Amino acid sequence: MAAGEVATIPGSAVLTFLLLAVASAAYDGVELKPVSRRDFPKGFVFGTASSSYQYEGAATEGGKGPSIWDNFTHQYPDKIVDRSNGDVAVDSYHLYKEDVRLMKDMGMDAYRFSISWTRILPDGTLGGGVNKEGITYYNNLINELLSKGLQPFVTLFHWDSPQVLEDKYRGFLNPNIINDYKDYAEVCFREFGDRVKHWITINEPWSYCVASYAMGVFAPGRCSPWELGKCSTGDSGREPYTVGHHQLLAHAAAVKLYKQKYQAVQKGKVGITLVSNWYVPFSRGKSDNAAARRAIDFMLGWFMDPLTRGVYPQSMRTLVGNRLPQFTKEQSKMVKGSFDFIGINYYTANYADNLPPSNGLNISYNTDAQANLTGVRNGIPIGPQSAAPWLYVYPQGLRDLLLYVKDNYGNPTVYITENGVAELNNKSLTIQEALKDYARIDYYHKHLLALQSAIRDGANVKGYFAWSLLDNFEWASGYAVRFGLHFVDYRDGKQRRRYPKQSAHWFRKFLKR
Ligand SMILES: N=C(Cc1ccccc1)N[C@@H]1O[C@H](CO[C@@H]2OC[C@@H](O)[C@H](O)[C@H]2O)[C@@H](O)[C@H](O)[C@H]1O
Repeated sequence: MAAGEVATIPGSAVLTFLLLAVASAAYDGVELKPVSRRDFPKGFVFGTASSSYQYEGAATEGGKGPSIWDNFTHQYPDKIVDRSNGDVAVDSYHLYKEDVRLMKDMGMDAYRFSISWTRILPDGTLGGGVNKEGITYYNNLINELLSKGLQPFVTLFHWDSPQVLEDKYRGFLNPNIINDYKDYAEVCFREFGDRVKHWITINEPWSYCVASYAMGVFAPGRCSPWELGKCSTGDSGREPYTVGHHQLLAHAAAVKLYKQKYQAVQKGKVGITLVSNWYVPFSRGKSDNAAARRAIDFMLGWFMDPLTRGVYPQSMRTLVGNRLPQFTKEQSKMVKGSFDFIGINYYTANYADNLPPSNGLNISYNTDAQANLTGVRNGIPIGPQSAAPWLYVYPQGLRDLLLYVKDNYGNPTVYITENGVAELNNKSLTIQEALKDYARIDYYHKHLLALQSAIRDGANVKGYFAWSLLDNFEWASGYAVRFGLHFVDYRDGKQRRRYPKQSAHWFRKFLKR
């Protein structure tokens, strides 16, 4: 079998069908209502999602410049649980045609991937020159997708900021990034916009602000000294809000440019992807209900309120005070309504209970909401805990979150741009054993039923993307957790060979027209 060729599971389709039928129904003994693509509206888009730093590899190939994740993983290897990095990742820079074949084999309609800013502009700025090899790579990927009947959904920024801009002016901490990001977005609109009809400006500003500037566990790894990341520099009480403000302004500048200069001709749509947990009050008490509301304000409302009302949530303005930047009238107008759709990434839910105001000493985003967030109540988890310790399986939270968005934000067009669950990278398993990911089948079956229920109750959802097509580089977790519908063999000499897990076969059945 040639390197990179996909190994298929021997045995008859009937056997596979029977295995899946038994597996999905019997996983936790709960008989699930069958579900398939036919239970969703006509034209509903199903896809898988990925990102440049987590998939491409070729970190110093093809003219690419260094991103803050290239720098972070090499400068602080101890911040990655297995001291790994994305130098090779799952080598999609070379194996993208295999990847497209895998999506096609499942019957997917679309593929969400991100463009590496520094593969297009190696030093982050237009003045530094456009990298033709980067343009060529993404043209090849887009053309391969279209030739196989798959729609490209393209994320412009999935956390891999240019290291040169970090060194020059501290990246998203500086308003200079707004113009540089707009210039980068324009190169992408111009070069790819004739074929790309769904643009996502930024992936999860919440994660970038909180994991990178409040907890300091993601690149560039800034935080107050007492925070998880034990950072040498940063301010967890101010920098997350400054970065979030600049991300909203950069997003709005790119949307304004697209709508003014490209949308009429290219006829595409532009949006942003936000991540949010669902929050269940710890008790029925009024204070815990309020805590749950504050928790969703500080995760989803932080960005959804400016995007729909032009102002930050009242709870944030009250509790963060002058540490929260303010929009000028002009900026507020530019941000409000700056989207054709909203991407929602949903993974899990937490309980929220009220906390008294903090001691006023260690000021941090992490305590500003005065809400204690936990996956366990009186020793009972909100749902089964996955290999990713923060991820408890709570499918109802997807329905509740979508109806919350519908009722509180004017029922915008939504795509679920990520949803998925991890298992540990257990090296003692054979590959055949590692492919039996029945917990993932159960997760997807239950979340798709929850999604169907929310749509039936009026949520305006147009598509759904599973995280992720392949096992990949999972940021601070490195390769220690696996989210893929396909297993990737990371062992030396195995050339990142892909193998469909049982969940890939389940999706093939689910997607049959
Ligand atoms: N990872 C998040 C949100 C998040 C941020 C900080 C801490 C926990 C969770 N969002 C999406 O989840 C996906 C799964 O997240 C992983 O979950 C397990 C963590 O240990 C790991 O670090 C994270 O990448 C990422 O691969 C996507 O790139 C990202 O868009």
